Amino acid sequence: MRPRVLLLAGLEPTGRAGLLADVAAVRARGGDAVAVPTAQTAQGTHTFAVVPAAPRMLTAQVTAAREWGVLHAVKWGVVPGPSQLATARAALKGTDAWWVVDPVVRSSRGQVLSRLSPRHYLALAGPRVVVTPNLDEAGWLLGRPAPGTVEEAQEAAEDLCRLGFGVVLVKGGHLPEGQGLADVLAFSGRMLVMRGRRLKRPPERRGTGCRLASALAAELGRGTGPEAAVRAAREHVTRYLRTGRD
Ligand SMILES: Cc1ncc(COP(=O)(O)O)c(N)n1
Repeated sequence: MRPRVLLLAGLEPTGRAGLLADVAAVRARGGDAVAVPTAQTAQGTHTFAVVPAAPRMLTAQVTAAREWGVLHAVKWGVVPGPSQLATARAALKGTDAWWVVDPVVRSSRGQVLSRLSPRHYLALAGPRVVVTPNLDEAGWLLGRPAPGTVEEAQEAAEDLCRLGFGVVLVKGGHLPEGQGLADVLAFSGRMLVMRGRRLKRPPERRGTGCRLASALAAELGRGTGPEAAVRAAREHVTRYLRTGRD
């Protein structure tokens, strides 16, 4: 079965991150991608700009996507502001697709991509909603300092489940040296620590969070359970970091 995945994300023209990276990951996982830009961005070495999508166009594109067939999963990447969030959400009313929410508000270089606040993300929580924060984002969502240990990452994952997310993946790629690298997955009362090795990467290999969430959406959309879906998505990102290809 080919999962049909709606990608709501910012367009970054090189495809290193954002919507084009999402499309590449979904296709590589054997899914059909429907790409709806929530914003246009420019992210050069000296140039940075974000222009939010017109809500009217967002509604039309999501509605048109639904007219062509069932959506099995929706991946939320950069959402520049509350009006894009509310519009996309309204246009998705009545779907029972998995949602994978990557609460990305800044680029890895620190540039601001979104004006959403934690409460906007917490309002998206639901039993078929996965949230995939990195450590900083997990702290930000919960209004406390970023977890600095695997135990704190587990506490954060538990707290995000308590706030209503069906599946929580706290990405520990930035745990301090000595803590090793570990992602924490919590769902249905279970807690898994998935360890890994830190990989050196060339600076242009960005968009790992985008790819992880999109590959995860494709797997969940296909009907894979959360644990196997997360493992497949992590393998996808590892391969991308090693080879630069999806
Ligand atoms: C449109 C868009 N979406 C996501 C990211 C995050 O990716 P990264 O963490 O690699 O900067 C980005 N920079 N731009």
